[in-house]
Amino acid sequence: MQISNFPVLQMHKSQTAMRASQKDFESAVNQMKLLTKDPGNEMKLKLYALYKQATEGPCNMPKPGMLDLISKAKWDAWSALGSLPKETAKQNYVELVSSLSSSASSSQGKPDADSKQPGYETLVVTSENGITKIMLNRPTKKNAITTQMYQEIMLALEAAAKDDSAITVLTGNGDYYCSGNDLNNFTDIPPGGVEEKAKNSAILLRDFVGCFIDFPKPLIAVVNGPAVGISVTLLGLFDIVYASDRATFHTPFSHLGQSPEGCSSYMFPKIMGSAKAAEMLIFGKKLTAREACAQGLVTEVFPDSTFQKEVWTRLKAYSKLPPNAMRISKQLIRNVEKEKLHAINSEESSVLQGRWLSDECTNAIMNFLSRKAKL
Ligand SMILES: CCCCCCCCCCC/C=C/C(=O)SCCNC(=O)CCNC(=O)[C@H](O)C(C)(C)COP(=O)(O)OP(=O)(O)OC[C@H]1O[C@@H](n2cnc3c(N)ncnc32)[C@H](O)[C@@H]1OP(=O)(O)O
Repeated sequence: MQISNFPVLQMHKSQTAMRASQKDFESAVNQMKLLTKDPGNEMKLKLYALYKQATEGPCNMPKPGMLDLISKAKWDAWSALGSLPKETAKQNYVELVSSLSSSASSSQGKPDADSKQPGYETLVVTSENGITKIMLNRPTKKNAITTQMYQEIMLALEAAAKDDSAITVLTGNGDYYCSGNDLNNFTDIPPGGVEEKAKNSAILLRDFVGCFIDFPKPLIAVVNGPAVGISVTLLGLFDIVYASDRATFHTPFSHLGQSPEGCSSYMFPKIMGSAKAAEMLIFGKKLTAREACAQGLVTEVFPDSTFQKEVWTRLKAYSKLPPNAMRISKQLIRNVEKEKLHAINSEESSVLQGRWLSDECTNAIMNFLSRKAKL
């Protein structure tokens, strides 16, 4: 495919995605009214936001005051959808209602049927034995993170922070842990143009990383395979990182005309020293799991053949420790730096906002999407 014939930054996802008809949307709205089981507050907020986005477009309400908690939660959920096109919001709403209805009918008469939490399309979230597991679930795309997935991860973390589990785990389904930001996120350009997209994406990124900075319980990464981009940089905000010996750690930001995020510009030099951090963050050096462990980014490496068994045995034992003690210890370790981390997160997000508008970044994304170049 010719790059000149490939107007990446003008392409609109809703032109290619399967569309939900107005009839599908209306019938999903009616289906919601018939739902007998309360889907929970997180889900209701998500549905509310998608409904408003689908019917009215981007959030147009003035921001409610801090004390108006319910209106503020609704406003936050709607605004987080940024400039998501109405058609995509409609489609997402229809799919979400359909997943709710099917999980309601499949669990009828089986109260303890499944620990899998409903309502996530890009994740599998389970909660059992004191462990909430958030599994990235786009294995055919190497678990690349779409805009929807950023939002679902935030919702899953918010729910995990409040549930009765002792620890929370992030992992990937399939052979990859995660291939980082889904580069197709660059093609979904709203009518307001690429500047508006970059601005909303910087807000999304800041809020997304903010959830990791603020997460109150022990947070563990189970890195089941290669990790790229933001899935690597975030590791500095986890409390434990267990990796399979098949995992690699790659942050090709310069190759992509971009710059580090996830507080890695501060956490990586702190963890591994500035020279080793520079090799990764400026020059895109890919580390093996053992190298990442030697640098302090990974806590422990396990042979791939026994990885899942060894890690989950260990985590089950940790999850039986007194949860309040673990939470308080984590807060003692992390709280001193929280304010600083939020400031670094804001700065990194704002620098990236500028990078996304640069020719260096545009050309790199076009190369990937047109398959003319692979990292
Ligand atoms: C205007 C601005 C809007 C921006 C919005 C951004 C919001 C926040 C951004 C936060 C900043 C984050 C930065 C990063 O994470 S940078 C890192 C980005 N990731 C990459 O550069 C990796 C790209 N992928 C690859 O290099 C290879 O796919 C990989 C080495 C991961 C695997 O190679 P392999 O040959 O084994 O497999 P395939 O390439 O065939 O992959 C299988 C299918 O998966 C698709 N894929 C994989 N990774 C991605 C990805 N990151 N984005 C989109 N798609 C991905 C790949 O295309 C294949 O799909 P098909 O089978 O359909 O061809």
